[in-house]
Amino acid sequence: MPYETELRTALLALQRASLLTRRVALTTLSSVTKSDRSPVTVGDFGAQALVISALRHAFPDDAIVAEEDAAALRDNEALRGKVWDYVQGAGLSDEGAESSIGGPLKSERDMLDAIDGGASEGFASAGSQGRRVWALDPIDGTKGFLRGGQYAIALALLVDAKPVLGVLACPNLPQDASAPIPTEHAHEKGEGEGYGVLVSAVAGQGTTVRVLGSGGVAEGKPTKMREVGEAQIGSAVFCESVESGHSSHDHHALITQKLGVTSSPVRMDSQAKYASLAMGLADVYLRLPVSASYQEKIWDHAAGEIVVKEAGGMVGDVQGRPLDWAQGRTLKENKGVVVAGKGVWDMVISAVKDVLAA
Ligand SMILES: Nc1ncnc2c1ncn2[C@@H]1O[C@H](COP(=O)(O)OS(=O)(=O)O)[C@@H](OP(=O)(O)O)[C@H]1O
Ligand SMILES: [Mg+2]
Ligand SMILES: [Mg+2]
Ligand SMILES: [Mg+2]
Repeated sequence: MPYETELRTALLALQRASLLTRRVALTTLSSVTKSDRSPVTVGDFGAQALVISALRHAFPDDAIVAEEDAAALRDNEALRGKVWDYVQGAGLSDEGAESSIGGPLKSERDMLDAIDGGASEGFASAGSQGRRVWALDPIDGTKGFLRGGQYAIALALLVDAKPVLGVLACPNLPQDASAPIPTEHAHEKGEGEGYGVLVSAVAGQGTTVRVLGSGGVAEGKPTKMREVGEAQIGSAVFCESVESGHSSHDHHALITQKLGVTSSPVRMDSQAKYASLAMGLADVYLRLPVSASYQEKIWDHAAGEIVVKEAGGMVGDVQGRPLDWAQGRTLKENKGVVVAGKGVWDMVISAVKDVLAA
């Protein structure tokens, strides 16, 4: 199967990183504020180090683009030591699996180098034939992580500037699709209590859900989005960001009102929203821009896009145009993101356009 080794590596790398984030989530969390005033935690740094070291071990020639860098750790010995403790403590219980992703990191220096391994420049169109770039968000929804809500570790492989493989580790999503989705204080629930999924997709191979465990790759089950037609839009489940600073709740409300949607949207942090759609827990994800200048980051959507598309869904911007992955670290040619099933796509996009035009 195409991308078999890539998929296996990505699943194991994310499973290992989630051991770290789950452990961090059990502590009293604090964060450091970045220059854009957004938070970053020891969980983000540690997860980035673990995933990048696995990717470099398996695919030394691939480029990697990731959200964080190690500058704050190089200047802060206490913070660096804390991250290093967690990184050393995170190893898969299956020895063969652990060694296939390179085994434990050897030193604090290797950890910092791994974190800074996510600084690859973009991968613009010309000459990108066959160019492979991994896009990593070590914790997507850091604000959700801090609140004990949903978060995801998100990893995608882009080839010729198109996502061809994506994995989302969602430690706080229910394994049983009929269980309610916890949106707050979910981290008190751990592995073995029915929470934690790995949702993955490879182009042309569909979307798969696995239990997020601590050893080797678990058996997967295929998953599809729910099929919702225009006549059922009123009962569709919409989801949106928790943070009104990340997407416009006001615009979303006007859109759902226009479509006659009866229930309130589910507010959930991170790409767990894409995973929820792919698992048939929700039907539409709206992310309407709050600011005219914000450019969506590729690591916030690449894994989500392929996971939803392979589950039968559509992903585009507020104009209904496909996301343009050839612009480097951001989606600067697109504004906002809309995700929906094929049966309601045209209807949703037309409502989005009407609301934005008004
Ligand atoms: N202004 C603005 N507009 C849109 N998006 C923004 C904005 N500012 C930040 N971000 C990005 O939002 C990512 C988290 O998105 P979520 O959907 O999880 O939002 S929320 O956590 O529910 O608030 C978040 O990802 P993480 O930093 O990985 O958490 C940011 O990349
Ligand atoms: Mg993110
Ligand atoms: Mg992040
Ligand atoms: Mg962030």
